Amino acid sequence: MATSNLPPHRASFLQTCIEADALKFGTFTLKSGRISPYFFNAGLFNRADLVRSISYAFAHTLALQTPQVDFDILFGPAYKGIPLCATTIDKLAAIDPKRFDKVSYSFNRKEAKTHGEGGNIVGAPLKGKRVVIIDDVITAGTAIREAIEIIKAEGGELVGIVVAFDRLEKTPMFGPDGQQIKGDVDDGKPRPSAIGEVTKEHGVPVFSILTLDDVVEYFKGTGSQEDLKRLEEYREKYKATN
Ligand SMILES: O=P(O)(O)OC[C@H]1O[C@H](OP(=O)(O)OP(=O)(O)O)[C@H](O)[C@@H]1O
Ligand SMILES: O=C(O)c1cc(=O)[nH]c(=O)[nH]1
Repeated sequence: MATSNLPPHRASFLQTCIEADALKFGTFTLKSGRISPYFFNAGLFNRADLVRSISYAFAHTLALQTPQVDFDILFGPAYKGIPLCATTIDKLAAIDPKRFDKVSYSFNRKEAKTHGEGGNIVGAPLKGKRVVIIDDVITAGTAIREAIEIIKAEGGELVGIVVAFDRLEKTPMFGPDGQQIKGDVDDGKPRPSAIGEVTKEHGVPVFSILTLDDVVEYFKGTGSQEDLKRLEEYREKYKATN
């Protein structure tokens, strides 16, 4: 099986994605408006053993790939980033308590709360803190950009980003008014990847546990040829130049 080419923590995460049925074939409208023949649903990591597996994969990715990045807070954008930040800090502390025991989590509310403590941040205040964003998927990069804006507005310093799944897609098109053009539209012009642009613009490392290429390799051995064909056509349409 094609997971054997991956390092152990990534191979076992891919196995868990299959077991959780988190990778689906069909027809899905994405946040960007792109119509995709597949979907990664991190909401299905909802059982104790599956939570353990995804948080372990994140923690390993962070602990192994960011020895040079020190951070105070894992920020998980609502909604799917919320359980990810809360569960991953616990796994990080188990891997290296000296380095990670005092790491906090924080996430945003999609709608600001006007009673009680109020505001739209839950968890550790971001002001003056070094922050890593943790999210499930990056497609066109909109969610990550929104998270970066929140962190900046709260006075935090972005030092890194980690996602479970990089769809390896190009950035969206923008109209003359500077607004993102949403929908299943593309001018066919080459554009860089969402991850590449964020790295370049913000000068921070972006890590992913799995990419679309890993999944294609896996499904080449096991999936339906029709699903694979649609997936490869979509990959060709939205693939990034880097
Ligand atoms: O790179 P992008 O084009 O922004 O797409 C990826 C984002 O889209 C989804 O968030 P969404 O806000 O749709 O959903 P959620 O509330 O389920 O987290 C997903 O969880 C990613 O955060
Ligand atoms: O782009 C998205 O909206 C998106 C893609 C995907 O595979 N999974 C997800 O939760 N959102």
